[in-house]
Amino acid sequence: MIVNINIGLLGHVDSGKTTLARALSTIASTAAFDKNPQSKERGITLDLGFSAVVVEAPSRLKSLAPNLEQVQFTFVDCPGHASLIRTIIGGAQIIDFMLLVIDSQKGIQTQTAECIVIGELLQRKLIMVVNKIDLLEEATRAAQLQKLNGKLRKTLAQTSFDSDSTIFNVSALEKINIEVDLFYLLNIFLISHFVIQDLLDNIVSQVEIPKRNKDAPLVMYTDHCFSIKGQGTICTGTIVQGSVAVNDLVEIPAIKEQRKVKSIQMFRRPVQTAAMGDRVGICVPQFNPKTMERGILTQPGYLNNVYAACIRINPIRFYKFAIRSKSKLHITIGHDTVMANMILFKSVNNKPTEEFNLNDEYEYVEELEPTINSITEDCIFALLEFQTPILAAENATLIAAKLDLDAQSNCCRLAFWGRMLWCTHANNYALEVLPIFKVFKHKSKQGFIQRLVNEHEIIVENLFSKQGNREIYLGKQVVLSTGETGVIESTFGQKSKVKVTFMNALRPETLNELKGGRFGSVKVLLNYKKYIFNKQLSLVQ
Ligand SMILES: Nc1nc2c(ncn2[C@@H]2O[C@H](COP(=O)(O)OP(=O)(O)OP(=O)(O)O)[C@@H](O)[C@H]2O)c(=O)[nH]1
Repeated sequence: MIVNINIGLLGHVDSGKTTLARALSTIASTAAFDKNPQSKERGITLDLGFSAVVVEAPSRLKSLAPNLEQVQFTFVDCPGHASLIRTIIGGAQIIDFMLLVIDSQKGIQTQTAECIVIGELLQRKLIMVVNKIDLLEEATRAAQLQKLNGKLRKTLAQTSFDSDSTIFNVSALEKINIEVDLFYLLNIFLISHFVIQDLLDNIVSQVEIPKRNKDAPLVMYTDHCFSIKGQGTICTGTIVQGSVAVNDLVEIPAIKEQRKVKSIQMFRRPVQTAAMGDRVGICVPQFNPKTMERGILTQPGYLNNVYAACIRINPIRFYKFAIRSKSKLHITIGHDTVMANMILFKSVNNKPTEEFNLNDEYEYVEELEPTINSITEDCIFALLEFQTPILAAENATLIAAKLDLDAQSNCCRLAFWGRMLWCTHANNYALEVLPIFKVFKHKSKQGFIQRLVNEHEIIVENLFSKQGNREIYLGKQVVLSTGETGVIESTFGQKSKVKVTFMNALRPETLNELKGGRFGSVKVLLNYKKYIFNKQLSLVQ
């Protein structure tokens, strides 16, 4: 048996991810090592690159899975350029283990921090790879590396990663950390292979057999799509859930069509079946590949277009800006990114976290202060209304970001993440009847006592404006600044006066003030709920 483990290479632009992937791999896929012509031209990785190496399964893993013979590491080379963060997020969601590549001369850079956040929120294990150590002055190299490693440990300590995570110093191009003699004798390719061999051993010693949910409905994130004359359309990608076999019927939601699987390949080897975690190329009868450069293949009928979703917010502490209700953010699910309008709210009576019920009333939250260096314990939810529907499975993870921030501004653009707790989707067969969803804001109005009628009754003025419907306030509670609670019984007159009655007689001190004509010293407060959101969530925008 062979098990596939996806290793993501993430890091700031030019830190050496592609060089490292090349050095680690013996098998290249159709999309490896910056094959994209634009990539070659610009010298940066524009798309995800896939390559692999197969190693003997370590005894540690064999003891867990006795018929395990080999482990295939599929390296997912993510782009580093800031403008390609969507591709990075999409790529990160298919990885099991993360190599965070850091340029030894530059240390932690903006996209390094963003990649840490992505790895953290997807709860991946990590090795930090300090690359290009050949560029450090030989005389001071050890000291510099010690200093940088110390800094990286400090950064790790502020994250949810294990602060003992391995930090590995390499040069993907030069001999460093390899026996000197070998370097002089062997050519660059062999040397880089040796350098990497150490790192590879290290990866082998740390990986776990990923938990795969092979029985769930198929979801495959496709990253490339092309046609081969006479054969069909090939979709390459990673199965993130379930499994697929030759002759299975799969759906291409982007074109709302179904196709029978003609053949499956894994790194050019034909296979009959593939399952969660595998990187595959699936050949189906012809469709226009341009309609789905990047997308999803699923079990027919499984995924739906989601129009609105509710999540519990997990704020990202590097994000320096306030997160505001009624603002827009970019939401990424899988490889797709759309804009969404957002309303923030929280439970009225501190309910346990993660629990969300459409039938409950929630309190509006205007904004969430930046949580830099502290993780909020509050349970804040967000209702996200997508500007264009997005395909998503139930409880999908989504990432909210402010992608229109200048990529050069050195700010983390990732704002928060969460799992979908609830969503509206257009099911082809039935339309759900949704309850009216209510989010309110506490408001208060202040009025003045105009007259004391008796110890159970007062007349209040200026509580309301002259216009407007006052009837809705009948029966509502008011509180005096002296503490007594009464009820609005009627409203009357040109000046919008109201009669307030008290079940218990007013306190002697209050009566003294009022009888002495000191009306101004007692304030009347009306606390009420204003509904910010009070509607049935529609399926069609
Ligand atoms: N001296 C030295 N140069 C390196 C090393 N690793 C990579 N480079 C060089 O750094 C430059 C960028 O390397 P890439 O591997 O393309 O970097 P990348 O992180 O994949 O780049 P993006 O995907 O565009 O972010 C290239 O010129 C490499 O030859 C190294 O260990 N030592």
